[in-house]
Amino acid sequence: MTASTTDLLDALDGRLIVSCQAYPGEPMRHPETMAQIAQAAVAGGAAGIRAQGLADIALIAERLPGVPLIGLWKVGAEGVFITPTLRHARAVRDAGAAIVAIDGTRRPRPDGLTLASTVAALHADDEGAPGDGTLVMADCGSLEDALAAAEAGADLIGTTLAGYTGERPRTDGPDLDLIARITERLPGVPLIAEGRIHTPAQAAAARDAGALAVVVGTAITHPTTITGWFAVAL
Ligand SMILES: CC(=O)N[C@H](C=O)[C@@H](O)[C@H](O)[C@H](O)COP(=O)(O)O
Repeated sequence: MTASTTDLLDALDGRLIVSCQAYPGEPMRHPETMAQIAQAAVAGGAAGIRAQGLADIALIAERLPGVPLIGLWKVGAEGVFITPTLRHARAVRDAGAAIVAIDGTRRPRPDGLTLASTVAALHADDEGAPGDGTLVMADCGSLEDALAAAEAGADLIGTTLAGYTGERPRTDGPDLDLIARITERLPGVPLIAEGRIHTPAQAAAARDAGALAVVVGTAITHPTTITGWFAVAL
């Protein structure tokens, strides 16, 4: 692990990462809007940002230099849709993401590459290049995914897809059991807890279950969903 990688992981250790995403057709789907939300999140104590789409990633990287940025590129919303190919991953990196989040499941990838060869290609791109190496976050849906992703060379594991691939139940709140199982089996691999973390207490529980850092999206940055929670309560 290089010194810069250690610094980046140290900066995230025990901290909050805020995912700033708006979905196709939504009123807030604009890079300026997402950049403002990211800046507001950092002002509130976020140590890192997760962002979707090349324009959002580029603008957030420019506005928040030095803040660890996890980038992804969603293609559709089913199957392998989070940064599905090596081409998408390289574009996310080139847009300015320090950490590239890619589908980290065991499902076939649309470009026919394995997860291992995708990670290896991204790491090989950095060889001999000046500056920091790209870190790859594997967005996983199960313990089996996480074990395979670590074997494939992923730098970080995320529980992003737990409850969305059919291998785990869609828990009401974070999948704490999965977080605990992954950290028990992969003690040396940084785990990012992500998915359905809706309260500060759930964020703390995810950290206590063994996560290095915790990503919160919807509960902080998706007002349509948050409004719906209140609206249905009345
Ligand atoms: C499954 C999927 O597509 N997850 C996406 C991954 O980037 C996002 O839509 C989520 O908002 C993100 O993972 C954060 O999770 P939550 O919004 O539950 O805090």
